[in-house]
Amino acid sequence: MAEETAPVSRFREYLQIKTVHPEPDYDSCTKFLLKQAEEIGLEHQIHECVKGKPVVILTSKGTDSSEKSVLFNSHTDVVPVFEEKWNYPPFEAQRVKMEDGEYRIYARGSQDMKVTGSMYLEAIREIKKSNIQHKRDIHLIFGPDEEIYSTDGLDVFTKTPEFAKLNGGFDIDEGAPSFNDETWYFTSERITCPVTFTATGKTGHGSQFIEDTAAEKILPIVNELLQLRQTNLDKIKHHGPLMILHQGEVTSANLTMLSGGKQPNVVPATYEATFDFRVTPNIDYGEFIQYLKDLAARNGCTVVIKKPAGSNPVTNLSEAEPFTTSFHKVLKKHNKKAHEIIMPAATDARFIRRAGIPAVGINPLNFHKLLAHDHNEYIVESEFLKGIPFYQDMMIELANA
Ligand code: MET
Ligand SMILES: [Zn+2]
Ligand SMILES: [Zn+2]
Repeated sequence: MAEETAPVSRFREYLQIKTVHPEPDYDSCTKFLLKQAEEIGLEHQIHECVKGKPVVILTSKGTDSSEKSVLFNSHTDVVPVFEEKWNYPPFEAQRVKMEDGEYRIYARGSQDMKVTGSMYLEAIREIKKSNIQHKRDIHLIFGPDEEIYSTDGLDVFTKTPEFAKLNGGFDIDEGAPSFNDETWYFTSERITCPVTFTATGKTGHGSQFIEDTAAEKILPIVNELLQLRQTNLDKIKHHGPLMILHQGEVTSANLTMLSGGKQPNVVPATYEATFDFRVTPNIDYGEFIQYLKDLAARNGCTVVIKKPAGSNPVTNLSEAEPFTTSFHKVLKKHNKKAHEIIMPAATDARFIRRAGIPAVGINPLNFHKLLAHDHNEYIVESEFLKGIPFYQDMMIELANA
């Protein structure tokens, strides 16, 4: 059994903190981060735009703090587990030796996205230990509630004077591990769009042919949107196993909640259908919302767009110099086969882009099955360890750009 190194122990400690919804333990998480800051020699600030929802910022001061800073953003919360489906307890972060000699760390949040926060912390630790100077300030941002729309997290924090004071010029943000030797980076993402349709109709005895029922109004909507889902899926299907890289090019639709009746012999007075849409930046968001409103009206239903988004800015890397050159230099140094694609899910980078700062999502882990939000989420230890010098170079190059 190979010795567990200190970076792995600290990563496991972070994973063992139960920052899991619906009641994430942010207090223990903040304590952990402040302990790291103290050991490493970083300045810290905590901003609670909403009580109990801390945004923790750890800073390595540059030699010229008047220059635009660089941000390394990650979220501290994780999604719930179906514990009985796990082979290893999800919050023990066990280190398991595999047959091929590799070690895996099994835990909720190991991929999404405590591995990234840990690589940031280990990278900056190395930088400080070696006393490497850098020009711009480096801010590590640890935000809450990303998995529940960031309403009390980065959404509100990025609109505060405290965020503006960070004077960010470029942001490195959440990405996804790749399943092969390629590395994906994201300059745009689909916009998350939860929508609830409500149908109201006549109720009565379950034995009767009642007219104008809620079910008859909701079903045409559900059917049309499931057809839209199929149409969009058909557009990218020809990519076969590489389809996952092209998902962001089309809008996805999933019926995630459907509720109605109270008992079998009573015709329901209402039906509610909730869809999780992820609207591609390739179409006009406003037009899509109008389509949904028209669809509801046409079928005599009401519709609520739960998180109206307004805008979905795309980062144009050709306008983000000198950072872009530095970013690509690091990819090259680490022999990354880099591909730019549209992030199919949502990340906190959207709020940073809306604040006018170029943001790129990336994850240097290769050869991983994507297990975010899945059972038995794990990362391969050697890939985590390789990621530390990657971020070390990213921090230094961007901070000296
Ligand atoms: C729905 S807000 C974003 C939460 C998560 N990152 C997702 O894409 O589902
Ligand atoms: Zn995430
Ligand atoms: Zn997630």
